[in-house]
Amino acid sequence: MSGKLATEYAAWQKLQRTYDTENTRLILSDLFAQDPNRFSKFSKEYVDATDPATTFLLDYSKNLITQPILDTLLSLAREAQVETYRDKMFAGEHINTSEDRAVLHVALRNFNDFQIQESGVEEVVGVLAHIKEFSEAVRSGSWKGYTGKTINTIVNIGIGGSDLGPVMVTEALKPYAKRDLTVHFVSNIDGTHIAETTRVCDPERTLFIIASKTFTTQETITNAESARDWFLSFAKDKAHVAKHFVALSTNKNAVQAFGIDTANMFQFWDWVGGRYSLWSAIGLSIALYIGYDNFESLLKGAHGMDKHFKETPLENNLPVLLAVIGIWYNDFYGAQTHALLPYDQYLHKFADYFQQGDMESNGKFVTKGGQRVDYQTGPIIWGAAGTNGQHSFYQLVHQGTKLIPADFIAPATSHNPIANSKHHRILLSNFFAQPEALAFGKTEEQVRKELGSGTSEALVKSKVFEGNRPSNSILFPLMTPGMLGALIALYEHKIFTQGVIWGINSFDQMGVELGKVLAKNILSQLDKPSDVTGHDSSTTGLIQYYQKYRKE
Ligand SMILES: O=P(O)(O)OC[C@H]1O[C@H](O)[C@H](O)[C@@H](O)[C@@H]1O
Repeated sequence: MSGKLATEYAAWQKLQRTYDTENTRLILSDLFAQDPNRFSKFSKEYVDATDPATTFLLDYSKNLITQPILDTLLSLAREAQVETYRDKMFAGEHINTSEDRAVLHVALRNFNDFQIQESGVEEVVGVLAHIKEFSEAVRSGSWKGYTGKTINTIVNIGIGGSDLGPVMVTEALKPYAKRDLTVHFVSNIDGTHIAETTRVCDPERTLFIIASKTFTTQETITNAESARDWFLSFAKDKAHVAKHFVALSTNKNAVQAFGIDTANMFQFWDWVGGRYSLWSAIGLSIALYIGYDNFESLLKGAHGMDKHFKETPLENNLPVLLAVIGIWYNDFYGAQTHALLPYDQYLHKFADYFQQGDMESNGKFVTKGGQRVDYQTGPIIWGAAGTNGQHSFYQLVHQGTKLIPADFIAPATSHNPIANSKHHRILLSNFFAQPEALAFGKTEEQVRKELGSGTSEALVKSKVFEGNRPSNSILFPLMTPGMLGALIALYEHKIFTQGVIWGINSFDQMGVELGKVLAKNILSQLDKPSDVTGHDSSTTGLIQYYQKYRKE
């Protein structure tokens, strides 16, 4: 990120020439036929240096790359100074320039390893100790509700980064959960969300966690107020709020104003971005659900990946490899999207989580220097857990007109090896088969042979799979807290690397502001038709139609 547009880099221009002259010759079946060692050349095993149980295989051989293309992609990363910016991030420099902030989620899982200079970093250990103490008190039953009963239900109220991370991780690590504790997540301002949640809660045994970095987010504060009203309709006395409401925030004053005892506030700092905050106090619901030790293992797994990212040369650096391969499709092949396809039911929220992680980070058209980019930046992230996706959108992935690079992710062993692991073997046979089908397809000749003579041409054509559709595969022994930490950090650093190459600020989110401002103005106009002014005819017409039919 040298102040240049990515298209100005020599490596970018070389990649463009390579794409223009070679893309028709980049055929996966040929590339595999030409090189029997392709898999061993283009796959790598990750092993955490301090915990060898955190390990996975990344197979990137089914990509439309050759060694010279990969070398040029890595030259692009070097020319964009990925290593320099990575080191600036780890050193606590204010690389979030528009907000003049450091970007230090790595400091939340550092365990005194890297030396990081930034105010607040020295407080991380104390907050972790607070999380440990509190989560153990709730889990052991020593923390009691206002009638002396133990807590059996946690309701996390938060949105965006104060919701998606805890949701995804508590789902992913369910096998490690205290099963007599139920966790709910309320995010949507739609009253249905909080109403349907409190309906199944016992006020005497429910703990509300109000999770908001700013503590000003309209949805979260409104939901928190309604939760407090619901609670007080049973408990009556405001003094009981202290036993049932805790806050996770950077904003002490607003927490106090809400009426939460600051002794029950878990702090974090402005250098923790919302979408990178599950490692901070925002992870309290995770610690409550899976226990502090498992939460710490999650952090340690991420730290191992941080070390790998910081210390490994780019050609062996897994987040960097994923990043540059992604750029090859996004910027040269014109791929609009990237699919995350975990073959693990526990990871069913993984794509949702990285929708925010990636799209809020890299969905930007202006560089850090204020120039309009003349290339594509962040892809649309989407996906679903296998094999469900196969029965819905895979048709388009296999035979549609769009190129959809995808990451397939799976554990070798299931936490639920029911029917002698029959389910898991079937699941994994699909995990292996889909990338194979995407890459190698089925030729017209094969179809013809199968169907025999006399088959209509149209039917033959409809059964052809062109193949040559790229994917990565990530396979690991078992989903553990450490493994999940490493996997999330792998994608975080991929996003970072791409952002540096595109020259954008991956750590602000100005694009969410305009809608908020307009909604605030519209909210003040909703009561009376005569108040509806200053809009285009479409918006005015929609508001007036609402006013005709609304019922209070
Ligand atoms: O944690 P909060 O301050 O309530 O913010 C919640 C969310 O708000 C906005 O939508 C931001 O774009 C997100 O990045 C953030 O995670």
